[in-house]
Amino acid sequence: MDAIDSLLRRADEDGVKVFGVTPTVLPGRGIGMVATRDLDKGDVIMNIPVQAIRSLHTVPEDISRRLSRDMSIHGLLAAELALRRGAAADWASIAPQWTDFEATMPMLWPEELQSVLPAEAKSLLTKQCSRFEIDWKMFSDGFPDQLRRDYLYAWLLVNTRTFYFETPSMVAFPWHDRLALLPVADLFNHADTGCSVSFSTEAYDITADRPYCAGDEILTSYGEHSNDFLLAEYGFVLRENQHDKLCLDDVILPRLTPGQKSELKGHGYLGDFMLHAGSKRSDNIWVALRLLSCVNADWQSYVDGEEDEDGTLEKAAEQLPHLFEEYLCRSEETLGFIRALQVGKACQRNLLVQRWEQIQAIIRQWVEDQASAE
Ligand SMILES: C[S@@+](CC[C@H](N)C(=O)[O-])C[C@H]1O[C@@H](n2cnc3c(N)ncnc32)[C@H](O)[C@@H]1O
Repeated sequence: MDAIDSLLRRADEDGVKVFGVTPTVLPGRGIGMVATRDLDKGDVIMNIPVQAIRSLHTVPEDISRRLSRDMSIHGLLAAELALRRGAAADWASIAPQWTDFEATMPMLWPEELQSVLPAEAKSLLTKQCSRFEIDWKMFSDGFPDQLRRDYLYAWLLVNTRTFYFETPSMVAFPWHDRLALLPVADLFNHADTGCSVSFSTEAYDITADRPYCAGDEILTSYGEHSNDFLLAEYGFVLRENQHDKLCLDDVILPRLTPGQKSELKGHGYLGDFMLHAGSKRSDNIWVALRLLSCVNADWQSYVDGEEDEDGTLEKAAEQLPHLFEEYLCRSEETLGFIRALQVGKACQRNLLVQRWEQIQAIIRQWVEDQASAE
């Protein structure tokens, strides 16, 4: 494909080195990186020098000068992309288009579909939308003639394609906003484990995590993300995901009294009631379940994850089967509701159905594991 060839040529001129892999169109996942020869574990497959990275430090002065000093790095990178699409024409021609984002990114779905996202994805979407509105306000103040849709498209490109990057001046930004665009490296798709990505002050290196055969797709890991996170932030879910989690907010929050909610909130434990194989006793979910099942709240022992005299940890665990049962019922109702809906696109509804079916499978697995542990 011409655009890929010229993207690679241009990246090469910027010093990007690619060894034994090449971008390839893959059905259902856009472009991905595929091995062109057998690779050994430890082989460096890509090296991206700092001068090729698009970051806070490379946003042109004539753009940043018209924007608020408080603008996020995400917002600044999106501003450059929106205003300078022509400057990266090869990249723009192979990047996902608006219709791709419409199909996959919940941020662009009809409200009715957004309202039936699982709790974690919904809460991430709310945060994402408010971050976007702040950036859009600053962008439109600086560039009043620009269209919201063009900026949103650029913002979603940044959302789905950036890498964590840190320089001394970027430390002033929240960690989730320390972002940079890495040419060609942004064509790797994600798996729950993948090639390692390391960066130093000079370069990023991507290194094979195991042997690969010519023709294999080479994946990196964007992080230890649940499928709700991947859905909200990247517009897909993995079939197999060792980092997947069950968010029980929908069934725990309604059980809490206003007083218990403010108690939890005051201590930073309200919401994000996540259950997963690595859950710790001091995680929000266990603190909330202990509060629900005990008479006197001894916060420190909860927070430390310790068992107390009343055996509240045990009592807290006894609530799980009821929560699972209720969540299964609710998910069944939600699935029925989504299947009957006519709004939005079939691919959007299918993605929702896929995610809810995964949630049901996780619950059933927990129930099975608990039964076999007894
Ligand atoms: C950094 S880009 C990767 C390159 C992208 N496939 C492309 O065509 O430009 C991230 C996007 O790729 C897609 N993606 C990444 N990993 C995927 C996977 N395992 N399954 C399906 N889509 C994936 C999602 O659309 C995601 O938002």
